[in-house]
Parts: sequence; structure tokens; C-alpha cells
Amino acid sequence: MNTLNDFNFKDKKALIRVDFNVPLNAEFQVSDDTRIRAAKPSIIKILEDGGSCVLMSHLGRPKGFQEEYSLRHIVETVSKIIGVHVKFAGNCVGEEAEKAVAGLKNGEVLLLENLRFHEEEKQGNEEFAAKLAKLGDIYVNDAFGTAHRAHASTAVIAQNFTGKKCFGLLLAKEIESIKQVMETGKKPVTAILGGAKVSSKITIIDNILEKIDHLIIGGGMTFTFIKAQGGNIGNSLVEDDKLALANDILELAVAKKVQIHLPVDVIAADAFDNDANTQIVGVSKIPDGFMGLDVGPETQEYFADVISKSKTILWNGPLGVFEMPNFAKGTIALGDAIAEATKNGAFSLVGGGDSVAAVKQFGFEEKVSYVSTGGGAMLESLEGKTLPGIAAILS
Ligand SMILES: Nc1ncnc2c1ncn2[C@@H]1O[C@H](COP(=O)(O)OP(=O)(O)O)[C@@H](O)[C@H]1O
Ligand SMILES: O=C(OP(=O)(O)O)[C@H](O)COP(=O)(O)O
Repeated sequence: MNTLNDFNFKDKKALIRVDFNVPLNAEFQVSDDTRIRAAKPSIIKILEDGGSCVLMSHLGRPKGFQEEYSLRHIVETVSKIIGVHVKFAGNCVGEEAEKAVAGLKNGEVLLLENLRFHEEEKQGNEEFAAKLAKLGDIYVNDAFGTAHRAHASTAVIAQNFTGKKCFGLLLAKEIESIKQVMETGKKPVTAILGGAKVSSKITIIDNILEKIDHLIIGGGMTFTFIKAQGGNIGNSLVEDDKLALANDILELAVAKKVQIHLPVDVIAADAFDNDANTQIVGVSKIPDGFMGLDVGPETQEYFADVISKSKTILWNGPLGVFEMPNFAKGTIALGDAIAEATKNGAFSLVGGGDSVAAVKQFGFEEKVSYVSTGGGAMLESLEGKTLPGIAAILS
């Protein structure tokens, strides 16, 4: 795997695809700069070599030019994080971009305007990719969060790039972390899958059953499995058309010698509301009119015990409706258990949009081994798919 550590960038202009698709607040300030900080090591390496950086990214899903999606809003934040005054080009292709690149000196950084202001980006248009390709000597893909998109700047450009191309340090680290769970991880390997829907996680379960020793199921997914086994789930979230599938998964797990751990007790509420009336009940004995919104205390201990014995841990999906404080305890207890196991030497990887949000909200970011910068990209990786942005560098 070619990473940018294999190159010396002296006098070279690196064209770097980053994922600066970051959230902005009402004043258009960056409200979470994780993805910018994550791109810093690659940029610094290039500058320290004596080269320059042309950064390209998308922001949001604009329809043509829309001022609110301009990357101009993030220039100041990027400058602060990188520690270099970042220049800005008001278009990512054409004369303005080419002039700005031509004037770029070693040690300088240029940010191009939002790639998605041109619909050719998402279309994977080859002519557009060729225009982008003119803007650097070496192409670097460091945009893990967008690696599952076969777009002009992520995949098409790399397929046709005549110069050198390589993975950025962030992308390489993301690939390595997934590999560490799925291929080279120390046993026992435990995956925790929570969240809302069985249907959106089914391909992940199919793929990971091959690689893991324990599967903890939590969150709203629980109840499809419990109902499939004949339990009473009251008004809990359920996918009735997936009951047979849930039983198939349980059987497949037995065949593959994977131990499945389902919650034993839940916090049941009489409404989907933080202030609802609640009771702790057995997971198979939820009364009518109540729904399971978090795992109960016995389950927290049970899951923590499984995790304490694990050497490799993958976490995707919260164990309860963590957005409501009264149903966040299970997710927090899980985070504590993973943090403790990590402190004792386990490798832990967290991925998925809501799981990463929970990890940040409850202060576990520094206590796990790796937090992925990709939502969709991470999930597709866990499904076993080869991401177009990665495949194009390898081709
Ligand atoms: N018991 C539950 N009932 C209903 N929703 C739940 C339950 N447990 C968790 N959830 C919800 O699942 C959502 C996250 O699911 P998902 O999108 O699959 O996770 P991720 O983005 O990490 O892959 C959260 O909004 C959370 O509130
Ligand atoms: O934020 C992103 O995806 P994510 O929310 O799944 O992590 C990426 O920047 C991709 O954006 P897209 O889903 O608009 O193609």
C-alpha cells in the first residue's frame, strides 16, 4: 500500500482529496473540527518535505452554487489547525484554480472551493476529473469519509492520474484499524451492534460473523431478535418482516461458533419521551403499552463482563436512545467498559455516525483506540465492500 510516507514532496504540489464535510453552526462556523484535525498529519508531512498542498473537498449536498455550502467558511479554522495561512480559490477548476495553483510556493496551502458546486463531481465525469488532475504533481487521497463514493475527485481522478498517487496518512490509518479488527485482531474479537434497524445492519452481521468470537446485540435491534424467539416486546421497535432473518442469524452464529449476547433486561417506557414512566423488566416480558428504550442494569454488567475478556472490540450503534438522558445509561456503561478494556490492552474501534456522536458526547474519544472519521464509509467497509476511493489508488 503506497502511502505518502513513501514519497518526498520537495518542490512538489500535492493534490489532496480531503473530507472537510464538517458541520457548520448558524454563523457558518465549524462546530466539529475532527475531520480537519484528522487531515493535519498528511498536510504537515508534505510541508515539512518542502512541498505545497492543494486541498479539495466537498461540503454538504448543494444543488449548484449555494453560498451556505462555500468552503470559504472554513478557511480560518483550517489555517488555525494547520498553523499556516491557507489561501482560497473561488472555483475548484478552470482559470481561477489553475492560476492559484501556479502561484503556490513551497510551504503554502491552497483550499479549492466546494467540488460539489459542479454536478460533474458526483457524476464521476472524466473531463472534470482531468481538469482537477491538472492541479497537482502527486495525487493523495486522504478522504476516508468519502471513500465509498465513486466520484470524480475520489475515484475517477485516481484511475486516470498519470503522475504518482498514494493514500494519505488518515486513510491509511482507517484501513489499518479496520484490518486490525477484521483480519489481524487478537482474540477474542467482540463486535457490538446496536442502533435502530436490523435491516440496515444485516449485511454487516453477515460479513463479520466470519471474523468474530462474540456478537453483542443492543439498541432497537434487540426486539426483532427477542420477538423472533417468542418473547413479549410490548410496543418496542420491531421489524416484523425480519423475524425469520433474525432466527437465521442466530442459527448461523451457532454454526460459526460465534456467541451471541442479547440484553437480559431493559428500561421500558410508556412513551418515546425522556420523561415517560419507566420500569426495569426482563427483555422478553415487556408489558403492552411499554417499549424498551435502553438496556437494564443487569445487562450492563453482563455486557461489561464480555467486553472485559475481549482483546479486540468493534462498536457500531448505541445500546439505547442515548439522545435522551434517561435512556443513555446503557450506552455510557458500554463506553466505560470499552474504555477500561482498552486501558488494559485491548484494541477498540468505534464507527458509525450515531455511535461516534455518542462517543464524543460522553467523553470516550480519547479512551478508545480509534474513532473512525467515516460514517457510511465505515459501515460499507464492515460490510466487506471495497470502497471505490481505495480501489482507485490500488489500481
Ligand atoms: N431501544 C431503542 N428504540 C428505538 N431507537 C433506538 C433504541 N436504541 C437505540 N436507538 C436509536 O438508534 C439510533 C442509532 O442507530 P443507527 O443509525 O443504526 O446507528 P449508527 O449511526 O451508529 O450506525 C439512535 O438515534 C438511537 O436513539
Ligand atoms: O459525511 C459524509 O458521510 P457520513 O455522514 O456517512 O460520514 C461524507 O462526507 C460523505 O458525504 P455524502 O454522504 O454527502 O456523500
